[in-house]
Amino acid sequence: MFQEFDQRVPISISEARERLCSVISFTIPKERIPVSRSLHRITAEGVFAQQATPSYPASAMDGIAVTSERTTHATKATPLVLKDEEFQWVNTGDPLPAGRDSVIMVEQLRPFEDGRIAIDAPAPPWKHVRQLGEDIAVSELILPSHHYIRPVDMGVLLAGGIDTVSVLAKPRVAIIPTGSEMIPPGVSTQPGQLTEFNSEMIRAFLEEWGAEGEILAIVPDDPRVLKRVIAESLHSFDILLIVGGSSAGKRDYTVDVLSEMGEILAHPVAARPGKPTVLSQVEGKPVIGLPGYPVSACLALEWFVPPLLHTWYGAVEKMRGDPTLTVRMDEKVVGKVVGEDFVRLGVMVHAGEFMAFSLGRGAGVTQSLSMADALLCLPNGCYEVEKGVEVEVKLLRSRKAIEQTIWISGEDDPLLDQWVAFFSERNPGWSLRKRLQREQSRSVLCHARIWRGTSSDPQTKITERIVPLAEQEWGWLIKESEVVPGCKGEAGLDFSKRKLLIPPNGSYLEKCLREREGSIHPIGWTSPSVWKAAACVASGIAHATVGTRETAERVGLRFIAEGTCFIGLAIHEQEAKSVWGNLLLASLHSPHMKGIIDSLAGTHFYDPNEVYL
Ligand SMILES: Nc1nc2c(c(=O)[nH]1)N[C@H]1C(S)=C(S)[C@@H](COP(=O)(O)OP(=O)(O)OC[C@H]3O[C@@H](n4cnc5c(N)ncnc54)[C@H](O)[C@@H]3O)O[C@H]1N2
Ligand code: MOO
Repeated sequence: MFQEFDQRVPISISEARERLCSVISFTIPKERIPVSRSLHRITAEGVFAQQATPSYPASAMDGIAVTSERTTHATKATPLVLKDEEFQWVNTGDPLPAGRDSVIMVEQLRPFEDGRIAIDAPAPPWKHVRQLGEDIAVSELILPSHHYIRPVDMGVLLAGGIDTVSVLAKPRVAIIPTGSEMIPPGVSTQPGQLTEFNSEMIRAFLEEWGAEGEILAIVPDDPRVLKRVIAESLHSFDILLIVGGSSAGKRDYTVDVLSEMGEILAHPVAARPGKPTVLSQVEGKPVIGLPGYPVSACLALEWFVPPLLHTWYGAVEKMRGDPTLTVRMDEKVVGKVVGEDFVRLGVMVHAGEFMAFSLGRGAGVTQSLSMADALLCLPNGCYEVEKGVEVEVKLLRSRKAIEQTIWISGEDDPLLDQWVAFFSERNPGWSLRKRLQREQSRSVLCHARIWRGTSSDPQTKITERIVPLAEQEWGWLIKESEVVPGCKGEAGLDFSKRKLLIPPNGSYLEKCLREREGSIHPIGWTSPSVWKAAACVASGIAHATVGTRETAERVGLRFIAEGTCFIGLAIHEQEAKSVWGNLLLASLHSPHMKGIIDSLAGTHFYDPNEVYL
């Protein structure tokens, strides 16, 4: 046996790893677990919010709630004295009382001794008010598939009304110690006996890496027993680790047993310590023979088990340590507080550079932290960072995860959320994210954008290619109780009295509305997200908005059709050929995506082969 062993040509670690990973393909079960137990697990599917946060318009400051219209004429020279019935005291988080649409901070009030209050500036509509769904709106995607769950993500899940989450099951790993001289820890040793401590060390490594190790009973130096234990373990474990017996001694049986039961992929390995490591597959499952010496066992474990777990979890990157990254700001940010101001940033790779932008500054927006790639600390004072300046930021996601993120801008839509959820399921390790903005004037640096219009008026730049996605019905989203009885279609809406929440400036649907003279009565703020706009209508803050039939159905609103529009993906011709461009287009062209599109109300798949400029 010694002769045979010696004749084998050692295989490099990287080649051995490649051989192992190329023959193994796991079937990964999902399991549903409480969010409270989900730390460091990986989502098995996209998670959609079941409740809004906040679920009512809430005061964002301590002060008084007023009706903005009443305060229009207040100035320093002519302060406005508010009567008792014209305001209510509110604390941060309180629901906004009926009829009020603005909050004035207590620091800005001038109280009289008799209890009356004066103000010397108007209160703009919705100032210091957290809108319904400001953080999370019902039905929006809050975590994509294959997302590594961190503490902030658990907060987002619970805030979105989710208390159980579907995650990828942990791989079950059998740890099989061998050697007749081994005795379990805690039992005193006699001469010739050794404490079996490798297994516990291996189990702890596995736990750190997200796998579940189970230490089996010590197998004596008997090939028949080893064979039986391996055969039994294959039924209930995904990966098998045999500890010891990997080399050429008279009582080392691992290689012989494994070559009888399956296929040896590598043995020995061109490394020291760790040379006698055995890599094999038995019934399609990876079985690794680790050398018995503890240092060799640990090193071999680190070379070969994490790549297997990587395959299992779909290349999801976890963050280790506290690294920093130099990024270039894509927009100006201004410090808002006295003290250090932590700005949550999205980071995008553009022309080989890391470009960063703010993801929202509200302290109540849990999603701004869960979605953040990095944190920029603005030092004490009203310090600002100009657009184009380089800054050092603390990373919250790995550099690789950032490099494998594709950002999409344009018009929000349920279709987009479904696609985002599906994309990371199909391409583990990659993610697709929305960059929607309240103010369209700000630059939107993105890899691609969702484009809406009619199929006959593509208004894109000549270098962009439009990949058709779907044709959709669009129209009014309105509360059932608001429809004028007996009237059908648009006649059912009495525009003269309505406060409308309009979609973002410059959006196609808004353009359609603007063409109807006098139709729009904005309520004072616009929403970057279709979900948040629809949620405001559902709650009665606005009377109507525009959107698609699917949005109306998701949020429980009446839909009054206006016409059809076309939704597609605009991508630069050159970028369509890049690695990420290919992934993006391949996911759109998949039969699964067609199924998703056709399942949405009022939405029809558009033949993606019909590409035009
Ligand atoms: N003639 C040759 N002998 C050896 C070779 C060789 O090429 N030719 N290779 C050496 C190398 S390198 C290593 S590494 C060891 C590994 O051998 P095995 O995997 O067969 O390990 P064992 O012989 O079973 O055990 C070796 C040694 O390790 C300790 N041990 C084993 N299991 C445990 C455990 N579960 N917990 C704690 N400690 C453990 C123990 O001290 C054993 O005596 O082989 C060389 N020999
Ligand atoms: O290669 Mo061994 O594993 O020297 O220690």
